[in-house]
Amino acid sequence: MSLIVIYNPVCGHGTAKSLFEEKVIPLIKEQGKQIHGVFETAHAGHSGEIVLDHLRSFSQDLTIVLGSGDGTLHEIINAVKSFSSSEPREITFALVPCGTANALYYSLFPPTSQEDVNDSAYALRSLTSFLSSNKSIPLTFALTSVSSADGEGVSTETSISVVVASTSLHASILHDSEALRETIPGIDRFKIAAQQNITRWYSARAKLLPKPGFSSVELYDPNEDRFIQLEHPVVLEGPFAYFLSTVNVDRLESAFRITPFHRASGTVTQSLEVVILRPLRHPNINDPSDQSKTQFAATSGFVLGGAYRDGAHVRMRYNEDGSITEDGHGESVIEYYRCGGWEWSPEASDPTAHLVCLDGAILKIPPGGTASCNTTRAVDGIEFLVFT
Ligand SMILES: Nc1ncnc2c1ncn2[C@@H]1O[C@H](COP(=O)(O)OP(=O)(O)OP(=O)(O)O)[C@@H](O)[C@H]1O
Repeated sequence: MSLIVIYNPVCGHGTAKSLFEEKVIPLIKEQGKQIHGVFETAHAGHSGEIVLDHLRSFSQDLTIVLGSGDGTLHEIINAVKSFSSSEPREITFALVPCGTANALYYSLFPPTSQEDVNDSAYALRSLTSFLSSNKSIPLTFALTSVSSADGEGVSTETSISVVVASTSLHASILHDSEALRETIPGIDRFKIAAQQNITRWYSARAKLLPKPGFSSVELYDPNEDRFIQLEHPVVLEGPFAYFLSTVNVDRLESAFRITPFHRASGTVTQSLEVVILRPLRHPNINDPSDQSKTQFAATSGFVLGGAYRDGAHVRMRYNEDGSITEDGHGESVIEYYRCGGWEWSPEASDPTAHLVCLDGAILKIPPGGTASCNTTRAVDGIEFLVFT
């Protein structure tokens, strides 16, 4: 096994360099581990180049102590997809959260309070696991392709997500928030981009596919507080306000538990958790007028705000007058599915429905095309794990 250290000096609030020089590297050395290289990323895409170089030069399994957010991890996994491994091997990450959102780290080590997050020992839990118990779990990936069927044949672009694959509001937020990164480096840029897009609806059709080895898709029933099996194919007509799927995580920020059942499903099952909000399920909204969109924006804001209350949005149901309750027996506001994949076909007339967000990276579906997302474990013969 070889061991390398990579940190991104510009991610989050730019604290990775001092944390690594003062704490992380001394701690690894104290434990007598031999480090085969310490790398500070110098530009976007650099982390992937470092890992590819290492894979080409050494044939053993690899441990990477990674100081970054989810975006750098995404970059490494996507670089490895262009590497053809001659034999199966493993890459295991010890994560040190230095990014803005750190969705994977906060999901693996759910903080009990903000003090927890600010405690320097909290950031070293994955590293400590590597140095002491060596306990790890495999990562599942969402493999998403956007393709167009044009006269010349089908052209396809593919990306691998470690955390999230989304369309609709979340994809619009990530698309717009990138322009705000320099002026607002913290998570507030996501809130501002959310306000810019909250009244938008997205015209598309979505199809949900079963998990590998299963014949049905599961839907959470808040009245019974359990998932039920849907035997027929699940095809959902738009418009959509929100369409987001996760792998490996129950949250996108430390307190934003958008897919709160992820942990309950365990780490062994290879599945996507999908959260959907469709405005025309609202009892008093029947058309896509501007007035309806403004009215529903208040519902979207309230419902998604429930994710900050320990995932309360999944329990929300409509009363007959359109008000929302967390008890009762009305229609669920959110549709929460557990499945193996999805297909998203946007209407040609709606350009924003063509955006797909994959761990923050944005792909655009070509006109007339679709996005298809499926789960996978290995990437070109390489399995990925994380110390927990
Ligand atoms: N030296 C560098 N200069 C500019 N960009 C860099 C440099 N090193 C890495 N990057 C880029 O920084 C981007 C953001 O990094 P990362 O995702 O790790 O942090 P974040 O966006 O702050 O956190 P999160 O993804 O958790 O929200 C990565 O996509 C990476 O390509």
